[in-house]
Amino acid sequence: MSHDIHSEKILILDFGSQVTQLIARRVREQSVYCEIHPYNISLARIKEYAPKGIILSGGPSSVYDKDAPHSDAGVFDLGIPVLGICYGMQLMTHQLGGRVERSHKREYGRAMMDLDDTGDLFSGFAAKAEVWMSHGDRIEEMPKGFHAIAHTEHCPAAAMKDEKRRFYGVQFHPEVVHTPRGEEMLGNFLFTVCGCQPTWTMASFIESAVAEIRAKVGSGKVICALSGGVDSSVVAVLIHRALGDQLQCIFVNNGLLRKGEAERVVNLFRSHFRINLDYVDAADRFLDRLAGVTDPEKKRKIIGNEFIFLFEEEAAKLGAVDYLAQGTLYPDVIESVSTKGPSAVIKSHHNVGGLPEKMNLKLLEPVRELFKDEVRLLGKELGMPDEVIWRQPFPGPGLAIRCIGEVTRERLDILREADAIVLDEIRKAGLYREIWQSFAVILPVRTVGVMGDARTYDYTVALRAVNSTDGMTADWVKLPYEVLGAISSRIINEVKGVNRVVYDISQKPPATIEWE
Ligand SMILES: Nc1ncnc2c1ncn2[C@@H]1O[C@H](COP(=O)(O)OP(=O)(O)OP(=O)(O)O)[C@@H](O)[C@H]1O
Ligand SMILES: O=c1[nH]c(=O)c2[nH+]cn([C@@H]3O[C@H](COP(=O)(O)O)[C@@H](O)[C@H]3O)c2[nH]1
Ligand SMILES: NC(=O)CC[C@H](N)C(=O)O
Ligand SMILES: [Mg+2]
Repeated sequence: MSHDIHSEKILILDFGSQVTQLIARRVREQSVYCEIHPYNISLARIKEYAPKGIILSGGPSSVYDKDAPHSDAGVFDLGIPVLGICYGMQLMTHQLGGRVERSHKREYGRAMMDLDDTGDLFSGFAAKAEVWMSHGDRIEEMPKGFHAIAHTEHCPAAAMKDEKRRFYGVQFHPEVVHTPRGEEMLGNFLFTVCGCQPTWTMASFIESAVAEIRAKVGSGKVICALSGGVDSSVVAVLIHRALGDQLQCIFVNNGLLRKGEAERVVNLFRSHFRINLDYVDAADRFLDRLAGVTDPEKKRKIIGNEFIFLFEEEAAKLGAVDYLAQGTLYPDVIESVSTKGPSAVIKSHHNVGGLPEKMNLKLLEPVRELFKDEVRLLGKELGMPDEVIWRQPFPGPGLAIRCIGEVTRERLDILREADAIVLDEIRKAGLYREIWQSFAVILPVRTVGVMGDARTYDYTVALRAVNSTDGMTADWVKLPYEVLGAISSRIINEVKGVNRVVYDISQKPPATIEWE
């Protein structure tokens, strides 16, 4: 999807750096739109994009390696400013006739840099700047037309420029927070060198997205699978703004939702936003099919398939539908340049993304250019309440994968009550937003306890609270003992059927966030 407002954009060519996404973040934070593309994007495509500037990311390779990734050298003939970061700077050097070699003094981490030229890129800077380095190669000879604009003890060309051609290279990483004024440096590149205007805001995004959705859908009908989570909720409200009653949302109660969740979602979308919402109470269907199943993958498959059946049925009832709306985000669509090879299936994540092939619907993905926190900003701009925007992620298979062993109505009820207490206490402690996910898990283990002088033989509940930036890796949260204590005693006292609470202190990897 390309919005008019994106007429001014920066292209980032990715050479496989761990932090390429951060370059995009730092650019967008300054209200300039940018996109990440693989390093081998064709020159023709680049020309179509007509970027105001190009940034070459870092990467793990060395330019002199046999299979080192190279961009089309035509990038340097477009008359467009180029900023090379680390590997990007080395590649620029290599491709423009300079020399890069393995350095005997590698630099990793914090370094003090002396600035030799405080023009353009370093405008507003003093004579020294703290930067973050991560390289083992260095520029031995700059290409013709370049001169060094900064150096460190071990790196004579820590930054260089050819201001005539508007080519810049930095050996350090301005995109990471450990380079304190890195964002300002990137800003100098964007505004002073490339001449960008800071016009890309959420308000402008809404305006152009609405126009585009209208143009695309015309008088057609759109359905949206709504989970009540951040992504699908924001997408629904955005599309509703564009199309009003042409949008039909479908929200499924699969019997695996948290306490009060169904009422909250129905109420918010029907009463508050006045969005057409088809509420499908399919709890019995899901739970009947899950009866007797204990294998995690089987549970996931059953739930995923049931979702697809249901959506097909509901869509058939609605008659002609042209589009299926989805909350696909930018991290899902960035083509990664690393060749990962076939990877092991750890869990089959259920996503209604499996639908379109089966249903023959065109896709409408209006936030596919945004990062999660930008989607939150968008939600705010659309007037959505904080409780939706800041909701912790909740998996599609819901409580089924937190109910270890067989999923029964009785055990789900226990889990729902325990989970509500966890969230309540986490909120009271003011920790809800800063924790990625916090929840309860019910184990198929019963242990002996004593309550009121009588013997109990009840279930164990495990608490899980993790921090993560993308769900790929996670660390357990060092919850204060008082919070853990309050949760534990409330669950044991208030939830019948539980007499023991334990805290999960494992990291991902090797554990995962959910237990199944
Ligand atoms: N109970 C449900 N009813 C209808 N659609 C659902 C339901 N659960 C999940 N979905 C669909 O599956 C998609 C994937 O879920 P996912 O959890 O990844 O995203 P989300 O719920 O929108 O946001 P978040 O990541 O914040 O939970 C949802 O966007 C939604 O379209
Ligand atoms: O939409 C989803 N459908 C799923 O099937 C699913 N399984 C796990 N999750 C969420 O993904 C993140 C990583 O979870 P794991 O470490 O358990 O794999 C965590 O945020 C999990 O909550 C899911 N989300
Ligand atoms: N972070 C990077 O881009 C590293 C580039 C190159 N491999 C070096 O070590 O110098
Ligand atoms: Mg969700």
